[in-house]
Amino acid sequence: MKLGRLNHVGVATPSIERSLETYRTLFGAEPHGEPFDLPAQGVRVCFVDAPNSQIELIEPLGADSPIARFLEKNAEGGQHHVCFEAEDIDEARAHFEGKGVRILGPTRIGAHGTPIFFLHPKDMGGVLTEIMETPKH
Ligand SMILES: CC[C@@H](C(=O)O)C(=O)SCCNC(=O)CCNC(=O)[C@H](O)C(C)(C)COP(=O)(O)OP(=O)(O)OC[C@H]1O[C@@H](n2cnc3c(N)ncnc32)[C@H](O)[C@@H]1OP(=O)(O)O
Ligand SMILES: [Co+2]
Repeated sequence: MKLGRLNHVGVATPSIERSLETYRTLFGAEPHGEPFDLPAQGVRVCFVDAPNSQIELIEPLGADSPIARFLEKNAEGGQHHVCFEAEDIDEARAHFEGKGVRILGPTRIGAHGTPIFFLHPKDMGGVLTEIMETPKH
């Protein structure tokens, strides 16, 4: 399997509004749509477009959010994950399983409406890595 397009960089933040203000003030960047809740993922999300990718701002939706512990350790927030596209999510999952990489939970629907899964950071040189099926436009 080849490395796919970098779809987004996930940035955990205690406040999407405050992070948007930073991107607005320092880069003149506006959000790509309004922030929205993804209760199934335990996060509130908002995208900021870069010419070749996106920044995915994620804020916890509650104490049991998967990013709650990360924010306990990094109170100001920080770079949380990278996301690469794959043409076929089932094929990609089978590929990583075959390599013995730990996959975190089931394949589920992500913020772009396509299936995603996560690779354990300990098997990816310390980088939490999301694999996302390429959107079919
Ligand atoms: C918006 C929806 C979707 C999309 O469509 O794009 C998303 O991106 S949702 C993003 C949020 N969801 C997830 O992150 C799901 C997958 N994550 C997990 O399963 C867990 O967060 C985790 C990665 C297994 C971490 O578990 P947790 O219980 O939160 O923390 P620990 O403190 O136990 O961490 C264990 C170990 O891993 C290190 N770690 C944790 N987070 C990261 C990280 N983001 N990047 C790199 N390393 C990370 C942590 O430091 C621990 O290491 P040690 O201290 O050495 O044990
Ligand atoms: Co993501």
